[in-house]
Amino acid sequence: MTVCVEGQKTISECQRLLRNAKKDMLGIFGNLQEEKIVSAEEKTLFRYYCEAILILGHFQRPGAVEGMTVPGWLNKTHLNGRVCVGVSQQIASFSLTPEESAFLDAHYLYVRPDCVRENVDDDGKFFISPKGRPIRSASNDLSRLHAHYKIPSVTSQEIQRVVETAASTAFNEEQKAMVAHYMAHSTPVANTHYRLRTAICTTAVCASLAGYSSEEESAGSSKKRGRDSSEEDINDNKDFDNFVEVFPVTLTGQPPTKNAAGFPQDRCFYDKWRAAQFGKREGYLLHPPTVDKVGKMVKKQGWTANHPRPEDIVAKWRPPKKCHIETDEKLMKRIRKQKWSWLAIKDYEDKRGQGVNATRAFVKGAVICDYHGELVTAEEGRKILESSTDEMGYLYFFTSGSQQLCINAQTHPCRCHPTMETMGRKMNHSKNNLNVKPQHCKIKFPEGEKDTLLLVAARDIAVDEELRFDYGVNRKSFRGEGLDREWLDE
Ligand SMILES: C[S@@+](CC[C@H](N)C(=O)[O-])C[C@H]1O[C@@H](n2cnc3c(N)ncnc32)[C@H](O)[C@@H]1O
Repeated sequence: MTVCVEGQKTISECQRLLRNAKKDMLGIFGNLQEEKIVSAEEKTLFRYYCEAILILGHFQRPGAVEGMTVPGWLNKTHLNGRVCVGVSQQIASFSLTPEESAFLDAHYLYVRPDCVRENVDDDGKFFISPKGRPIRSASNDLSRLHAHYKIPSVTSQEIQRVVETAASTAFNEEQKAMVAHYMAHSTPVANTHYRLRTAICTTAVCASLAGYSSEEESAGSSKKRGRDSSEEDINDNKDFDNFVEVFPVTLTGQPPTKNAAGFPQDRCFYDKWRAAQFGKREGYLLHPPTVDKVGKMVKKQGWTANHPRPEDIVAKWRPPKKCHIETDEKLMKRIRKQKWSWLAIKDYEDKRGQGVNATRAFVKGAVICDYHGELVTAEEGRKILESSTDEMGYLYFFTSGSQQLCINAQTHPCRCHPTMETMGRKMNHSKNNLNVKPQHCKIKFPEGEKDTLLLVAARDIAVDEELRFDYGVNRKSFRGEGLDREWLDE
């Protein structure tokens, strides 16, 4: 069904970007899946495209795109061949086709983890910039993607207006209400919509207005088009930070050309970009200590120019500074705030209930979070256990020197973080398939030393793995009461 109003674009016209970019995006998608090299710029474009799917394909407000979280993504539901995703803070939800869902999943698994930065708070947001911060403006990202494909910009307001017009002309009252729900125009309406998960049938109604999946315009590739005439569109702000957000500096990438970059007046960004890449390459090579090894690394990368000499790398190499966990202020800050933005709670919808997933990769030994709770003696812990009707789930017993201690994470929310869930207590158990292990240490907080139980990676951990550690108990630990807890043997 195509609805035309004179002087106004059709939905299909508004969605031209999705069709035009699709072929390129499928190429990037394939390379991501096969773990081939994908440049940082391609990854950024892929992120823009995922955002565009939501704005142009699902008529979402930019705020809903910016507000989407990793837990929201992990807890998506599958219904009638659709994937339903909620954005609770923005009170929006949308229902994706399997293909759209696969695109967003590729973003989550392969693009987002590269952006996660150790000391930058991403607030658990699904879309983050290469600097690790939540994206600032989905509208700007959309117009950047339009500029990249040399297509006149279409804003979220514009497509929403077009959809409303189309719906008012072609739909009955019930269908119109469904569309209003889908686009979440008012908080109460959106709230009901979110709770009732009506997104699925509404998507079908909206899809009847127009579908961008048609291949008619998707044959064009951006590579041939270049961007010479989009210089003014792409960015007037000659700020190097903005520049590297669009053209992230990578080990393997080529510097953007003056024209392609859309910064026409001088070459200072080009020079800065090359200097930043040189620094990155230097950092990459600084690990190994022999000229021979460095030479081989350079060769393996295929670098023929703009790389440091192996001899200089060897001269510069210093052993890495030993990090002392006990005095690590950043770690103390995280423990205090219970801010572990690389973790997300997921509902597995099986006997495990909820658990914790890694939203980025960890190397063996990396600190993942602490097991947060009240520190008590093991004796006190046992009394709490005996008086509790709960399962043993939230008490962890350990030894510190000659002392038998226990972290009691039974009380939720804890007194010090009354408005949030803490991560350690939500991790599930595994004896045979664990990837996390508890590590006791005494952290030297300014207010005094504190016995702390850190949860560290027991092996290298991949993005989206469920995190599990050995609770250190077995079925006999409960004077026979735990004999039916088969999961303790897993
Ligand atoms: C510390 S809590 C973990 C978080 C819990 N799953 C939740 O939803 O809040 C421990 C409880 O989780 C469940 N659990 C933990 N590991 C499990 C596993 N491997 N299989 C099944 N259930 C598990 C048990 O009910 C246990 O008492």
